[in-house]
Formats: sequence, C-alpha cells, structure tokens
Amino acid sequence: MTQTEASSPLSIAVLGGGSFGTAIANIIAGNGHDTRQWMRDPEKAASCRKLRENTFYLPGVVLHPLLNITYDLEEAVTGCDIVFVSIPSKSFRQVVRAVAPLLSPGTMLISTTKGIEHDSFHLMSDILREETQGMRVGVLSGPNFAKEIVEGHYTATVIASEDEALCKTIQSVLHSETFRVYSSSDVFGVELAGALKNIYAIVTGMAKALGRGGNTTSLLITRALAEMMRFAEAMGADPMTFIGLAGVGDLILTCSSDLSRNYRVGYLVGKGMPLEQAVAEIGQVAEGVNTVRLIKAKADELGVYMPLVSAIHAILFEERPIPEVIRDLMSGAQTFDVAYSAKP
Ligand SMILES: NC(=O)C1=CN([C@@H]2O[C@H](COP(=O)(O)OP(=O)(O)OC[C@H]3O[C@@H](n4cnc5c(N)ncnc54)[C@H](O)[C@@H]3O)[C@@H](O)[C@H]2O)C=CC1
Ligand SMILES: O=C(CO)COP(=O)(O)O
Repeated sequence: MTQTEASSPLSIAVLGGGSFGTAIANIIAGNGHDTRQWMRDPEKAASCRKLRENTFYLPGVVLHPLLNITYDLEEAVTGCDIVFVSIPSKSFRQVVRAVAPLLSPGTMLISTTKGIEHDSFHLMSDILREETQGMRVGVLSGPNFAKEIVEGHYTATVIASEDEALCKTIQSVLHSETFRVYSSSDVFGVELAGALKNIYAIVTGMAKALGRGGNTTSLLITRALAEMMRFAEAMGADPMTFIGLAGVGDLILTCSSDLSRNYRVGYLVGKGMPLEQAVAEIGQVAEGVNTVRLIKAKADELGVYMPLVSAIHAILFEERPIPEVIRDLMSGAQTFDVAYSAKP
C-alpha cells in the first residue's frame, strides 16, 4: 500500500469493544472507510448495532452509520488493509493469535494498547511480530481520552513505525477536523512511554486523594518524566521520544484528570480503599497496576533509580503505610534537576 492508495476508502477492522476501540472505529468510519469493529460478546455487539450506541463503554455517543459491529472475528478482518488492536495487554496475545490465520500478508497491524505483557516484559508490537508473519506493524499512542475524542475535543496522537508508508496511511485514515496524527520511527520509545505514564497517573491520583495541591502534582509529573527517561535510556529507547506527545503529553493528561482510570485507581487507594476493590470499582482496564510490578522488577534488575515506582509499589503491593513512604521519598538525596544536556 502506498500513500496515494490511502486516500481511497480502505477496509479497516478495530478489535476490541471498549472505549478506545469504539472511539477509533468511529473516527475511521467518519472518514468514509469500510469499518468493522469486533467485540467478543454477541449480546453487546447486538446491542451496539441496534442502538447505534456503545452503552457499556461510551454511553451517549452516536455510532457512525458506516461502522459495522460484529462478534464474528473472521467477518471483521477478512480482506482488511488495516487492523487496529485495542485489547487490554492481559488478553492481547490471545486475540492476536486467534486473528493471525485470518489475515492477508502485508496487513497493517496497529496496537493501541498501553501495557506490557505479564511475565515476558514484551510490548504489544513484540507480540504482533511474534504471533504473525509478513505483516506491517505500528503503534498508536498519545494523550487521547476516548471520551474527549468522541466529544470532538482537539486531539493529537502519534503513529510509530519503522515503515514510513504505514505511518502516512494511518495519518490519512485517522486525520479529521479535530484529530491530528504525528509520526515517529521510535516504536519502542512511543510504546514504552504509553505504558510507563500509567504508573504515575496512579501516583498523582493518590496525591489528589491526600489533598495535595498543584505544587505536588507538578513535582510528581516532572520527576516522573525524569524517571521515565532514565528507564528508557537503560532499555535502549531514545529518551528524546519522551518529550513528545506520547511521552510528556500523555503523562500530563493522565496525571491531571479523573477521566483516567489509572488516576482513579490511585485516588480510591489514597482514600483507603483496598487495591482489588478499587480496580473492580473502575470496571475498565487500568493497565498501570500490572505495569508497576513489571517496571519495579525490571528497574531493580537493571539498577535504574526510580523512587516513584518504588514508592507506589511499596504502597500497592508491600503494605507500607502511605505517610511512611512519602517521608522516605521526601528525605531522599537531592540531586540535579535536569540530567540531559544538548551540549556535547
Ligand atoms: N480509553 C482510553 O481513553 C484509552 C485507552 N487506551 C488503551 O487502549 C487499550 C484498550 O483500552 P480501552 O478500550 O479503554 O479498555 P476498556 O476497558 O474500555 O475495554 C476493553 C475491551 O476489551 C475487551 N476484552 C478484554 N479481554 C478480551 C478478550 N480476551 N477477547 C476479546 N475482547 C476482550 C473487553 O470486553 C472490552 O470491550 C488499553 O490498553 C488502554 O491503555 C489508549 C488510549 C486511550
Ligand atoms: O491513555 C489514556 C489517555 O491517553 C487513558 O488513560 P487510562 O487508561 O488511565 O484511562
């Protein structure tokens, strides 16, 4: 597929019946493409088709007439040029494995999932490459609340792929009057940024619950960025990616709004609710909870200094009292503000 081909209508599937899958599918249908959204639950699919509304995840939003909703995976992906995968990281591999034999060679596979696979530490693009052969792979990530996208708030995101033509196609397919798509060739950095920022949304949500103000939020977001960049560098990603939309852009958004499920988990735990109950209360995926465990283990293994990750891990999984953890954080060594320099 070339850039010029993207201007004619394409066949595009979105896997996942949640809030983000629905938001993305609605944009694509709005741009005139043959769009199919797959959700595994036949009853939910029938309800969305009948009501032209996803009352389960995005109530109040009218689904575009060109959006076809199905629970039949084969029907969803057969003959598709592009398949977006909007499935939580926990089930991502299982769904990709099921869809792989149904895809034509050269299909563009785009992950929108901001998480890391449990046990393997694989990112979603790794899974796409491992479970399929001969496909073109990309990652979509950025400051993108599904609810705000469908409400038409001006929004931008990032498509990351080493395949420049793929980036151009995705820019064309998603671009609208209210939605812009920037490109990056740093797949690993963009994907890592999307997963990492969820951790700090839990932290800032907790700070809000404890009555902390703007100074504290700013302190947390800025030091979170420093941690993210340090970790990225240790993992071989380009730290500069983290000053873009998928890095600091998404960090600011998710750490400052209770539209974020991760922020809300942090808020509820900060108010004294047990973690499991907080996760159940949210009722949608909060990827950061699992990501905290994985990043803490990886940072320890690599010897990367990540005091905020250690602190939130101690609160969520080591039963350390919040005031004690905050005291430790505030009494840590006072080091340099900015560790990166443009100077040689
Ligand atoms: N909601 C948002 O504003 C944004 C979400 N994302 C990311 O997109 C990914 C998906 O998130 P959401 O759509 O928000 O999640 P969600 O919690 O709203 O929905 C998840 C969907 O996946 C489905 N699902 C779960 N396990 C499945 C399985 N085994 N087989 C088939 N379907 C399965 C659920 O039934 C549900 O329809 C997450 O990784 C999230 O980080 C990215 C940007 C924004
Ligand atoms: O990634 C998001 C916005 O960019 C959504 O964040 P949550 O998963 O915390 O809701």
